Amino acid sequence: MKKTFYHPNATVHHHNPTYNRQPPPFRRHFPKPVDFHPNHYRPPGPPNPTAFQAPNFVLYLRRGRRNLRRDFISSLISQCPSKPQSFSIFPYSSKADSAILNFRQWVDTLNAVAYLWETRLDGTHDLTPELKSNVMVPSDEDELYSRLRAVFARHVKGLMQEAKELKRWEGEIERLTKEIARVEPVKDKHYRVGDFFQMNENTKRLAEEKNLVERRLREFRCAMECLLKVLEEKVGAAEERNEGVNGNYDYDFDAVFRFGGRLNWKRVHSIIMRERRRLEEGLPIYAYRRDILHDIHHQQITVLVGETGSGKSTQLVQFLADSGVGAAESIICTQPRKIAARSLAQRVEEESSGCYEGNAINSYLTFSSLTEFDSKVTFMTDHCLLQHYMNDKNLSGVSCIIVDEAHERSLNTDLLLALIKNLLSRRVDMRLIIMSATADAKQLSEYFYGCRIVHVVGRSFPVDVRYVPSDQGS
Ligand SMILES: Nc1ncnc2c1ncn2[C@@H]1O[C@H](COP(=O)(O)OP(=O)(O)OP(=O)(O)O)[C@@H](O)[C@H]1O
Repeated sequence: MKKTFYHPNATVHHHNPTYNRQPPPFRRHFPKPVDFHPNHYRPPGPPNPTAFQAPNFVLYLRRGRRNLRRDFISSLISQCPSKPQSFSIFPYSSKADSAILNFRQWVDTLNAVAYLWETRLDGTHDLTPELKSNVMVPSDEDELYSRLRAVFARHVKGLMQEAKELKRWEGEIERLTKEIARVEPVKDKHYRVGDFFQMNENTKRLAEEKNLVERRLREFRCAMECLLKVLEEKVGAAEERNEGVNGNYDYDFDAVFRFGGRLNWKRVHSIIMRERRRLEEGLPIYAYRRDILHDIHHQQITVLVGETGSGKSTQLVQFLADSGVGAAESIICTQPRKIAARSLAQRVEEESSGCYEGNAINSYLTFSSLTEFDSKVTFMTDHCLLQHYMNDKNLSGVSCIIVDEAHERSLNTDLLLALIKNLLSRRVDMRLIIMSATADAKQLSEYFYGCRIVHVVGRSFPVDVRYVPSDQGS
């Protein structure tokens, strides 16, 4: 039997089929288009203030490490000396932007960028302003560049006077001076031999520690001065090109940073922050940076001796890459073990994040993975470099080789050193640095034509000698 289904609410008229039909679908009625004739002229209406106007300048606030709250970002924008035409905030989105600010006027945009960089530098937030515009002319770019140069120069000058890390270490020097005065043996006073010896030892240790802190502070101030020179455009073009005015080579050996072309503000900021971290952490090698760079610049081979943990493997590659000494092409740092090569590359990349452009730090653990030296710093095993040497006896693309952990005297390291010694007579521009953790570097220096040995004096910690009483009766 045929079944008919009706809507439960529908009134069913079994006998009249026309009543059971569904209502016709709703049809939208569009007004008939007005005939347009090209000769018809319509005067423009009054301006509509609510109509959308495309912004001329869009300022992106790139997210930093912190996730900032919406109210924080909006209060930051409200304190900005020039208000944006409109803005959107995305505090927790997965996008790289935390906010987008739209401006119509160039002056407002300029003030906003300067304000956001100023607040970024003083640590209020960690958003990086990035400007995009289709209407910017070269003179605008120059104006923005010189404005930001002034902002950064002011910040660097402030750091040289009152960076919190600087204050902390100055306090430490004061403490050490007092401590030295306290433990120093007093003249014309009689001491027992053992006590006198102990007091002398303590005084020596404290004096070394004080010297290290003073050197570190000098290094920081020098780095800031070097940045200031660049920011105030006191670094001459001749110096940048390594040419002297009268044909003499006039190279600023104290320049710990070298920048080519226009400054990238994000990079300058990262460099300042890394420098502050270096001062804070106080690795011993930091105190010797300029001495090491000076030596590497003046001689082809250098032996660097520093205690374990003094920062040789992680810092030296960065010093070279920053200063441009021996960094015309790639800097290779060899390690005896794969795991060390990988973890050092990760660590250096982490420390120098944002300080270099492009592919800066890389590691090659096997020869098959090595294609070309396209990064500024490459960590690899000595075995990998040996195999590469077999392929290319000139090691083209490499300007500096650092052989780390030379004191281990592994077969690969020794073989590599012998081959590089041969290569250095052909590649006079190349630099070799041999790093060792033990003081027995004389042998290495003698093998390499009596090259200079640079000693990095490490931190010393007080050592107490305590004797355990022997068991009674034994
Ligand atoms: N992967 C890492 N993670 C965390 N900290 C690290 C890492 N690698 C190095 N460090 C830190 O950096 C400091 C310097 O290490 P670095 O390897 O540069 O010293 P080093 O003088 O080369 O020592 P070694 O002679 O043992 O190689 C260490 O004391 C440690 O605090």
